[in-house]
Amino acid sequence: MKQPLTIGFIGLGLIGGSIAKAIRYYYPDTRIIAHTRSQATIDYALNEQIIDIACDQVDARFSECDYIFLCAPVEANASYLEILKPLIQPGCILTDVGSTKTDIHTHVADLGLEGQFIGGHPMAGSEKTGIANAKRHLLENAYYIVTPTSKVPKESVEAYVELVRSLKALPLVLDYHEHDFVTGAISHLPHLIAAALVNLVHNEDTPSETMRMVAAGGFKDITRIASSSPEMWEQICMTNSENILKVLNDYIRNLEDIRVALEQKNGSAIHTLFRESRDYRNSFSDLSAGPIKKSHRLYCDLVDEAGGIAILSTILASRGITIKNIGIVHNREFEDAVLMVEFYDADSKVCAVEELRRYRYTIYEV
Ligand SMILES: NC(=O)c1ccc[n+]([C@@H]2O[C@H](COP(=O)([O-])OP(=O)(O)OC[C@H]3O[C@@H](n4cnc5c(N)ncnc54)[C@H](O)[C@@H]3O)[C@@H](O)[C@H]2O)c1
Ligand SMILES: O=C(O)C(=O)C[C@]1(C(=O)O)C=C[C@@H](O)C=C1
Repeated sequence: MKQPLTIGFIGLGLIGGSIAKAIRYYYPDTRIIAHTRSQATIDYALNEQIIDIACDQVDARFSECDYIFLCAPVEANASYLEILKPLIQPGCILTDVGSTKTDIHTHVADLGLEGQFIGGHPMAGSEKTGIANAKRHLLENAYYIVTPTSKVPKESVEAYVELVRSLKALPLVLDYHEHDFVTGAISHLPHLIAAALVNLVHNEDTPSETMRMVAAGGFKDITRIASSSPEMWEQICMTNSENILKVLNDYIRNLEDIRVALEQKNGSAIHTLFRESRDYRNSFSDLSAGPIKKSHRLYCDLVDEAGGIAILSTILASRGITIKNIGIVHNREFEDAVLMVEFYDADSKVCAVEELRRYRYTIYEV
């Protein structure tokens, strides 16, 4: 890969910010330029040295880019293609991170930009928005769907896939129509269902709001994504409505079957529903950061329970290692209580093990 690269960002929130942070970490010499809607984002990105150049508009400075990442909501991303067309050089690759792909591929074809466009979609994220929530680890171990046009050179696709892989994501090349059907089922419909369920409970709640008060793990697990950005999700739903409608109709039919089973007190149908869903859900891999995050944990002996956590965290902090989670574990796997320490990535865990062994800690399950 040519080094150092110049990379442009339009939109620099949760996803753009996470990619920029990862690029800054793995390719410190990269020149990163960015345009975004909010001045606060630009100030943060400059202060944290995530970007080198802030652009108040998309202008000739983007001509120097080897890659331009469109990281705004999907309809906003498409609106920048026309502005970028006269600016970009022949070798520049335009890419996006949008959750829908057919819409942007259509705009790309209409503008004759197919030779320079590779769609992208990291299958990682959260209900939070903004660069302050962006993490360089976000892409780690997550599938990153890549949708090249048929006209973009093979070598450009290979270089892009390599870039994605070097940021520790798992590239997966897909046709963009297939992408939109798949994400309609595993991402877009679930977001609509979560939002509808939360609104249902809001409307059904008692005058003293007992539902809101007692809502526990089950409700919170299935509705976390109902806190996502309305602006982003409106644009996703408006650019993939056909696929969403197809799976939504199938889903409504499934709910109607459930209604009949309940009306007829058909316990065996309900049992089958839960058995089949459990078996399929349990077959999901935890390799990708998608449904279940891969964790980077170590377990070690508790030297002195009172001050043990403070001492260990000071040792790790002195090496610049950030702890994601820490806690005392009492379970049958270990004879005595041990300390569980979780890190954001594999590299941090390796450094931590090395450092703690230097201080004569006994480490388990590394
Ligand atoms: N949030 C997720 O879980 C997730 C996951 C994968 C992909 N995506 C996709 O990533 C993209 C960005 O989502 P996000 O989660 O980072 O959202 P975000 O709200 O955190 O960030 C959006 C960024 O775009 C900027 N922006 C908005 N409109 C703009 C405009 N017209 N011009 C310039 N900048 C503009 C905002 O200022 C912000 O910097 C979306 O296309 C979304 O579909 C999101
Ligand atoms: O984890 C979340 O909160 C997400 O919603 C992430 C999620 C999803 O899994 O649906 C959201 C949108 C994307 O385009 C990709 C990932």
